[in-house]
Amino acid sequence: MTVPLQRVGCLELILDTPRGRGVFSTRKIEAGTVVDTAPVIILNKEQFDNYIRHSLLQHYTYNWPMGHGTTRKYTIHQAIALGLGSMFNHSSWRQNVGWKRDLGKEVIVYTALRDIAEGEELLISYGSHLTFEDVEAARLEEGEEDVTDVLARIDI
Ligand SMILES: C[S@@+](CC[C@H](N)C(=O)[O-])C[C@H]1O[C@@H](n2cnc3c(N)ncnc32)[C@H](O)[C@@H]1O
Repeated sequence: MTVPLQRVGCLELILDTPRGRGVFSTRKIEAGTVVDTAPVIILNKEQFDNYIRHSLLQHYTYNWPMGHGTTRKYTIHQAIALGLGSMFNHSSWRQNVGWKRDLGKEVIVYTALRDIAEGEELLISYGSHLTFEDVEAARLEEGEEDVTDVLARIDI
């Protein structure tokens, strides 16, 4: 099996952002563009529970469902995304990149959810169970407008 490694050539890593290192674009990326394809290392439960969860690497794991033969049952394992897959930061409200697991090919494919401007950070959603203090939450406390509030007002 061959796995095409689609990615754009206009990404750079900035080291000193409020979220730590982050991935930024040096030019406009159109909505729907595959920005990166990251191979993963799938960990078994023993490896994760005994080693990885006690290390820095626990902050770099994705849930990875593993099927049981031909049944519809599966167990959630953890997987580490290689390359840029481990460098995308989280945003609860401003994510501009979606990600999808390809379980058969053991890769995660990252796609622009909307047009991304030159100089903009590429942000994904980690979901709602964060293991760190979200910089966006801190900014909201400082009075920045919550865009979910704006959306609620528009609905009314
Ligand atoms: C998968 S890594 C992303 C790359 C990371 N910034 C780095 O320098 O290695 C996840 C870590 O990035 C940081 N991070 C990502 N999104 C963040 C956010 N919205 N607010 C604060 N820290 C964030 C947290 O330290 C988190 O554990």
